[in-house]
Amino acid sequence: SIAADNGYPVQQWMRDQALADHINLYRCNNRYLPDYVINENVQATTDVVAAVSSADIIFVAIPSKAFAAVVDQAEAYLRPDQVMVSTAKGIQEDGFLLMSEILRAHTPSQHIGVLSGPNLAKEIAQKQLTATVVASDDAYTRSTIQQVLSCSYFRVYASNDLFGVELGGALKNIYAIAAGMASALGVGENTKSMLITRSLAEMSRFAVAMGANPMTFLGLSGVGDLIVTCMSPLSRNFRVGYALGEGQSLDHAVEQLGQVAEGVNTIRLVRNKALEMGVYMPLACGLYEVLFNNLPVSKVIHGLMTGEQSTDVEFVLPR
Ligand SMILES: NC(=O)C1=CN([C@@H]2O[C@H](COP(=O)(O)OP(=O)(O)OC[C@H]3O[C@@H](n4cnc5c(N)ncnc54)[C@H](OP(=O)(O)O)[C@@H]3O)[C@@H](O)[C@H]2O)C=CC1
Ligand SMILES: O=C(CO)COP(=O)(O)O
Repeated sequence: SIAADNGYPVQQWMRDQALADHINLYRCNNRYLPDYVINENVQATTDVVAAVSSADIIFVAIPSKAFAAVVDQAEAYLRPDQVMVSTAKGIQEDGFLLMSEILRAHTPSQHIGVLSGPNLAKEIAQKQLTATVVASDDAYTRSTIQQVLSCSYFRVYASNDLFGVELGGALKNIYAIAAGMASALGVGENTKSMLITRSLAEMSRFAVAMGANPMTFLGLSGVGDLIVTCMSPLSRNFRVGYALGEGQSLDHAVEQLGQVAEGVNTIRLVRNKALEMGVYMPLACGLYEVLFNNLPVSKVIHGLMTGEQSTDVEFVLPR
């Protein structure tokens, strides 16, 4: 809709013919964002060939679980000169791959990037002032996306650290679940602040172990997205955490949500990777125990608060 508002013709591919018809007829996505008008320049379609073959830019906005399968449907109709940008914030289990790595492996595109930042969909639809990051090692991709998406309410910053930006977007979902849980438990503001800050420390430690640049986490796609997702009930990950904090089971919380909460899968993958690499991640590992092994939250909190004394910023004073 932002590109369409900026005057570009947009094809939006989806698999549901009834929803595509509804969007084209009523200019409204009644399943996901029923209260917002979709620009006339957006044409919904279920025809993947029509959607991608004449496109100059393709945004892939599919949950990470289905990302590769959907990209594979389009692969035969893609060209090397097309810009391909992922907006998904997750990790593929097979190979621990980020979405840009799937785009690199499954498409001929020479212009791959990601779009990530504190970008709650509903607030963007409301045209709340919002900033995002386009990350790519390719200058053409960065400037093209800045030009196509920038407008009076949406500001697009550039980064050449694709890996760091993408990793930040995936990792913060873990901590949003923890923050939702903390909120349901009625914790104080000191506690919320401690949780967000120590989450950033843990994310940065993981990033360093993965060969990413932790400085990128100081930007919108790191601390920016961490803050919004850990503070807002509009975040689906936060909502899953909140439901867990109220005592609901994980299955019930996910079913009730009816949309994707990438963090549930990301916790599992990151916890296993952390164990494999020997990275100290007490929050992610504690949360894993609560979600998948029914460990009481109170036990995890006690362990976190009474564990071995540590340092604040590990880049200043190593652990
Ligand atoms: N929503 C947000 O605020 C933001 C989301 N993101 C990221 O974007 C990604 C997608 O999230 P979001 O759109 O919110 O998720 P939702 O759960 O709201 O919607 C998922 C969309 O993907 C489609 N989809 C799922 N599986 C398939 C499949 N196998 N084939 C075709 N289409 C499929 C769904 O279609 P159908 O209705 O037919 O099932 C639906 O349109 C996630 O990685 C998320 O982290 C990033 C920034 C903000
Ligand atoms: O990534 C998001 C905001 O930047 C959306 O978060 P959720 O997937 O938790 O809704």
